[in-house]
Amino acid sequence: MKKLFVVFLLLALVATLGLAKVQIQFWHAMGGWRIDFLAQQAEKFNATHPDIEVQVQYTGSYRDTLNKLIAAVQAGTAPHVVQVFDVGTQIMVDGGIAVPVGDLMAKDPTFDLGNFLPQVLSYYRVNGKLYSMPFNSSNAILYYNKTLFKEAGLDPNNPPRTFEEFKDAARKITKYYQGNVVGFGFNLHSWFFEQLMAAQSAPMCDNNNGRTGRPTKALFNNEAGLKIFEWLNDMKREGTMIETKVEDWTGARNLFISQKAAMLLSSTSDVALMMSASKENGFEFGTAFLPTPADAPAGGAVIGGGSLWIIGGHPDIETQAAWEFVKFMADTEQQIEWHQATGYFPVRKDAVEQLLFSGYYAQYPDHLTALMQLLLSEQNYNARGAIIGAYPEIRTAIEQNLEKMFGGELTPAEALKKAEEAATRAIKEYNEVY
Ligand SMILES: O=P(O)(O)OC[C@H](O)CO
Repeated sequence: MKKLFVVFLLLALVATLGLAKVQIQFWHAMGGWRIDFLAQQAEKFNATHPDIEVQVQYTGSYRDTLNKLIAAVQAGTAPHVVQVFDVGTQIMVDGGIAVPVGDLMAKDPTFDLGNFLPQVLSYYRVNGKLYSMPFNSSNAILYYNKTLFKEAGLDPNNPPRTFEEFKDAARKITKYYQGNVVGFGFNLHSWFFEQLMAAQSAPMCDNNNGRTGRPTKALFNNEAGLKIFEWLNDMKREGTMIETKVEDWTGARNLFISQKAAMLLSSTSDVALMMSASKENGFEFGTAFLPTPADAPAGGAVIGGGSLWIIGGHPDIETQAAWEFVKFMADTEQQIEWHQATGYFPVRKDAVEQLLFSGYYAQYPDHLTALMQLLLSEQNYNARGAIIGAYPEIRTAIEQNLEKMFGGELTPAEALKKAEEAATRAIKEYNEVY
């Protein structure tokens, strides 16, 4: 507390005397038009915090940003705040390079964690500690083209809920448009496999998804995993689905926006973009929860997106300024603006409450889909999501084997088995280091 007071005094002194501002580097992975949006948010922070100057840098994809961070830490040039994706959480904790935000919160009487959504906190808590500030939270939802549905004789207000209904809808669309439009555009990214596993309440690894002990092996070669691989493979073979190249988010969005595919699984963070793109392209779209096999047990939506990490090794005055910045980004006003501009749902209860009572969701119901999917989730380790240090490598293993399955080299059962074996190897290799 005493130390905090001294830092505050120093910040005030710097401001009063007009001394050099405390400069903070913020790295993020939000491409496209979101680069400008985050730059504006930082400007807003700078204007209201005259003693601090946040310098924002877009550092590429989530994977690129994490790799650049690791290189910068090794070179002694690490930024103060960095956005790290969901599955980078354990590696960040193990790397020991961050100042846990839980420690900073404990010293800051102005901060109330009780305002945050418990599901979001639960994802980011590792061994009972909160290491990073929730910021951009998402889950995967179904986007479907209501206009194409209607023309093809499908009910635009009754999107498919099960894998079986989904396959049927994909068939009808593809047939109706004689292949000029396919039913489903699949973004070949492991995240969708992970989300579809949680939706069936199935795990990704042992030790309760790594939540009660460090994982020792992958556990997704099971009935739920096979149903996903078979579902995708069936649509591929029937010609009712086209997939993108690995992790080609833009390509996947474009399949939907250009009306080449009538359905897409994507992040809720695309809702705002889809709203404007559908208008420009003259179609109406809807959103829905992720489909699941008809006989699957009830599951839940895992928190996706990213969070803000404060990197250690900087002078206290800079760490304190970084804390002020991450607090600002997670504050009610910013969270509402961020939600409306993107589709990431707010990480705070008071932001949700304000939006609800202002009538926002009555006007923009697609902004509510992911939030409802989250709030209606089962509360268990599988829905909470796996925490695995080797997650980026596991994603690669899943994506590469899906690719081989689509190419006809492997059956769904073979692809899934190989993916799980590679994932277990990655977990074991990681455990040898940490
Ligand atoms: O596209 P985002 O930001 O919702 O993130 C999706 C995944 O969670 C990335 O790991």
